[in-house]
Amino acid sequence: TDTNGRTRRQSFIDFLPWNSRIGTADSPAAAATAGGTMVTGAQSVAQQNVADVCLTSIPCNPRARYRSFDGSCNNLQQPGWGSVNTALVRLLPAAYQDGESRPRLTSFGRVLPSARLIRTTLFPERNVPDIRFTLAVMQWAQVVAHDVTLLTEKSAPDCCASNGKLLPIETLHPNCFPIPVPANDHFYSRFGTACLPAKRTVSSDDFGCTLKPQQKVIATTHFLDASLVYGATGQTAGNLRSFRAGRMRAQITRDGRMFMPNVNTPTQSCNVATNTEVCYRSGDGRVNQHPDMAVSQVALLRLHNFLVTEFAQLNPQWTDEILYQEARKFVIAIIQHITYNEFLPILLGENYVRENGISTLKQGYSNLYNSNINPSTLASFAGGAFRSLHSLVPSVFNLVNEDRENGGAPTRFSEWMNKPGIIQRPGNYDMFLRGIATQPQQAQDIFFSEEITDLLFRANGPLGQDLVAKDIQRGRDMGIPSYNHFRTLCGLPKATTFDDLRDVMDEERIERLVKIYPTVDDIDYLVGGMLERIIPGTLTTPSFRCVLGEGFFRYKAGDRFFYEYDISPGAFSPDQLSVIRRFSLSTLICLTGDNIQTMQRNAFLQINPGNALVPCRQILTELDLAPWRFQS
Ligand code: HEM
Ligand SMILES: [Ca+2]
Repeated sequence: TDTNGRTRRQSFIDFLPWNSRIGTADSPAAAATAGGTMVTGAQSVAQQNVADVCLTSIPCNPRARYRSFDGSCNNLQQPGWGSVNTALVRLLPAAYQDGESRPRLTSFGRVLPSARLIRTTLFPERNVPDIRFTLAVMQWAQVVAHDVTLLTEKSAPDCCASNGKLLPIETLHPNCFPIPVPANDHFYSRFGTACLPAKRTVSSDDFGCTLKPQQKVIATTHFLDASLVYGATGQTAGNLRSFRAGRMRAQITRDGRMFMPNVNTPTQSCNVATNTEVCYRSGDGRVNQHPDMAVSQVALLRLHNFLVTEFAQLNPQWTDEILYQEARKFVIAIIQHITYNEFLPILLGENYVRENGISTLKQGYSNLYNSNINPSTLASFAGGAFRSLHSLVPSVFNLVNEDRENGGAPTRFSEWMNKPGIIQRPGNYDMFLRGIATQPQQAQDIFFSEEITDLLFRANGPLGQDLVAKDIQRGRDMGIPSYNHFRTLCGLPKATTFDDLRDVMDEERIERLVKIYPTVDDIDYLVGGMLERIIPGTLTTPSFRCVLGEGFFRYKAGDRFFYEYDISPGAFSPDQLSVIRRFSLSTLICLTGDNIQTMQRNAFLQINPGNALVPCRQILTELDLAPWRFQS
């Protein structure tokens, strides 16, 4: 029995009923005011829903200066928390029809409406550029998403019949969870397609845990710790570094530009014809998904290799290992700093991040760390709220030259999925990078690009997948409770009729919901959250913000190595911390461009008189690495 009076189990750390306080909290903001800095007010291990994934006991070295690769031993009391191959945690009880694993049904016990029907009815294709923000917001959000969550689909034979029809339910493999397409679908009907393939995802059962209901297990570290750059296991990390002078392995083009190394068999991992074509290897398999994703990973790789060169000059005595780990620590800090300092105020609102303890400090160390906070990614975050940002995804990526004009034909999204070689063509890396900081992102709204709603991963054919339909289906696969439960969680009154949704939704959207769902209790979380009005000054809605805020609170308060803390043996010195605090996304872009001359100070905001282009030379003078010089 531990100090909290709970009995410790050997095979897994804990499994406790739902946090009753979360279910009854008025609102995260109210809970925060009542309970100090905390978003939900979760105070102790006993109040949290701790995911059981048969965590084995792991020996930890409390004096370790650097994070482990797999996230273990971050929390010294609960060494498995936040580590790779552990489960997401739930804020609310899972919604499975059998209480274990089978996707929920409607209130009348019927199959839920088709995720594709919902997508085409409620979330049409439309091009609405954002008036304030650049594509950098979208792209940074995806970097964060790939750092903190990675579900894996289970293996199964084809989940749709070869003629595009649904397979009879009796013959369907248990790992299949296909999406039915209505006969009058505006796009797929042309191809006679009645079925979109989708599968169930890996869960606690697959790890030999007899946990009911099942929990989804992710294949990366939950922490915001640059796992997408370095990998989430010691083995992956080892394969990605050169073990010389602290450097990450890289390929250098004939004219001296640096990119990630290639995978061994590009034809297997990318949509390319030969194994001599470009297909990158990095800490996260999604690196090749589209050109701007690959560009983002190149930028982080170049930052690492830049740092080790500088550190080696300051400290000639440093070994490969020290150089590598110090650069890695810096890269992680930069990802955390840009996320909490620049990105989250845009996503959640300036006041919200300040009032809920997730804003950054201007000076000094933060004391937010709380070893009772489970840092794990929330199921409703990965399977709901954070996916709402798929609305920001554009149809094309602009190639932008130094004059901020198009320097080539815009690249159409669906033509360049899983084909990253285009970023290595002369001049293109810089033009994609400038494009990220110049091109407007799509507005956060109920509209999506058809490049991802009909054409996703179409490879070379005319027919692709529907990302939004998949997201809705995924929520059901993950046992995410319906929208009404999240209203209560987030401080809105539970809706008893569709009319009760008027507090956060426009009439015309409610009318469409009524046509689709049998009762107000059946609405999927992602769907209801998307249809709510955006909170002014944010990119989100009430039922999403509370989950996003909780998630980002936990990634900070539950991460012993968070860059603003002085509690880990390898904490930054005050001088180092102030260098990191001056680092912005524009610093990253200026530093890692091949030849980018100018950048606006705030790369997330479109260029305008108040956010004008300034010479990169000027931005980079603020990056002074002298505090990394050590006396031996
Ligand atoms: C830029 C184009 C993007 C594409 C093509 C894309 C595509 C995808 C795909 C195919 C999935 C897996 C869906 C499933 O089967 O469950 C996914 C998941 C996800 N996406 Fe995106 N995405 C994009 C951008 C973004 C952005 C900007 C965000 C911002 C937050 C984001 C957040 C997520 C999250 C949180 C997941 C769940 C990941 C997991 O837990 O496995 N994505 N995305
Ligand atoms: Ca991570």
